[in-house]
Amino acid sequence: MNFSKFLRSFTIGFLGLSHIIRSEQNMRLHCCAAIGVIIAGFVFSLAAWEWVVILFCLGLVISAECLNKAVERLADRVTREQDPLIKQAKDCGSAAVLVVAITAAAVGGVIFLPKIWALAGR
Ligand SMILES: Nc1ncnc2c1ncn2[C@@H]1O[C@H](COP(=O)(O)OP(=O)(O)OP(=O)(O)O)[C@@H](O)[C@H]1O
Repeated sequence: MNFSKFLRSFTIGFLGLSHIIRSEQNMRLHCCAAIGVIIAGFVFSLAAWEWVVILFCLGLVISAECLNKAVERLADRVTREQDPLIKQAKDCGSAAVLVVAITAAAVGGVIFLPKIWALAGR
């Protein structure tokens, strides 16, 4: 295994992530939400399987946002002119983020709401 190549891929990935965090308000919102959810996970002492599901969802949302940004950047390189196919490509990228974000919110509701109700009912 070529370790320096592996390390280079990691570095490139982190550079991409840092670029998106700096340039995308939505990504900063997702990151803040992720930090909030992780803190809530510790507060409510989530079970191992709950952590797995929550972390998987957080990863999916952030990953979808990264891919959406990649589509936007490539589309902008193709043309800045109004183009129906570019619109569809960008809208489909946004749809991917929307679907995983709604799914993650639903999963968060299923896991956290009963715990919040239990706490409120004490
Ligand atoms: N070249 C284009 N041709 C047609 N429609 C476009 C074009 N560029 C953007 N759009 C439409 O405008 C919407 C917003 O585009 P924009 O490039 O601002 O993306 P965004 O999701 O707001 O991302 P960001 O502002 O972070 O670059 C797109 O979802 C798409 O519907």
